Amino acid sequence: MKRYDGRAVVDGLDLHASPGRVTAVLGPNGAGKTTTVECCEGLRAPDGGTVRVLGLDPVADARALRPRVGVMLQDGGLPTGVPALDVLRHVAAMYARPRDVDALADRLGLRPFARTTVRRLSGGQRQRLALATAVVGRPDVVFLDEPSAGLDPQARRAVWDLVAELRADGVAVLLTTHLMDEAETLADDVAVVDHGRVIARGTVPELLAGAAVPDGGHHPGATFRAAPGLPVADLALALAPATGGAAPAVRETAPGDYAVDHPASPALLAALATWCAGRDVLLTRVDVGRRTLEDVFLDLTGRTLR
Ligand SMILES: Nc1ncnc2c1ncn2[C@@H]1O[C@H](COP(=O)(O)OP(=O)(O)OP(=O)(O)O)[C@@H](O)[C@H]1O
Repeated sequence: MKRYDGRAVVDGLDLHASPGRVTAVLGPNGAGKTTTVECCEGLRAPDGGTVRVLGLDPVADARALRPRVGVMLQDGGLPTGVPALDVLRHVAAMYARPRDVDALADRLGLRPFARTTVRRLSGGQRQRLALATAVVGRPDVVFLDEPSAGLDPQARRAVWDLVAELRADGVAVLLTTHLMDEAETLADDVAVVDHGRVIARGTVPELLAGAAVPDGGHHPGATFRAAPGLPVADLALALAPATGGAAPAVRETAPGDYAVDHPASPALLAALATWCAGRDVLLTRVDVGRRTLEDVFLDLTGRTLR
């Protein structure tokens, strides 16, 4: 439990992150993710409940935890007047067996701005430096608050690779992100937080499989591209045996873009391909309308802005 000005922003939130796994905390703006992570980092003291990191209290045992925990804050939290690489070297020197600073700098592309003071770094450059400082000490637990927010695609991939390596090394990684593809790619365990509590949890496949399509939810029909002007009524009849008898609605949504209002199945795709082959029609794209973590997230937390 954490209150601000008498208002509980985290209340009854139950979360566990395991070694060798990436745990992603997802949630709308203001859901309480950063507050939760900051309680785990010992930066905020909870008003109730229990927080344990490596079996220790993040506030009372801060000194013992410091060498074993890596933290990447949302605002960087770095000294602004110091050149980037000096910051990293300084942080590395505080640990007993730090990573090789030069190798880490190369890996996260810090070289081009090594002599630039933190104040003058771009947002993405600062993010990369903050990540480097979080992992340079070979911590057992790493907290990453929106690690790839504002990063270019190359840097994002470098961050993803590094997180995967941390997991392989047995590190417990807890990250928050608004990027659902990032969570799908990286997370072993996901906790969806809203109004200060966990409203859904599981592995990504569990969340994708367990989420039934609610009323008004996105229907995972199949779409495909082919030559424009196909006889869709004829196609619908040909697909009927593959959908249990009733002909599905088939629409040409734009010239050459088609939608089948029925969940994709192996039989449906085979029937579609056979029908096209019989007319010498080339399918140039098929999308099975798989539900994504973003669909699940929106269904769980609603579509209104916070
Ligand atoms: N220092 C503070 N004083 C008062 N209220 C705060 C403080 N920090 C956060 N809050 C409030 O607590 C709630 C949760 O904020 P928090 O930063 O934990 O959300 P979040 O899930 O991390 O959001 P975001 O996705 O926008 O980063 C919000 O309503 C926020 O306004």
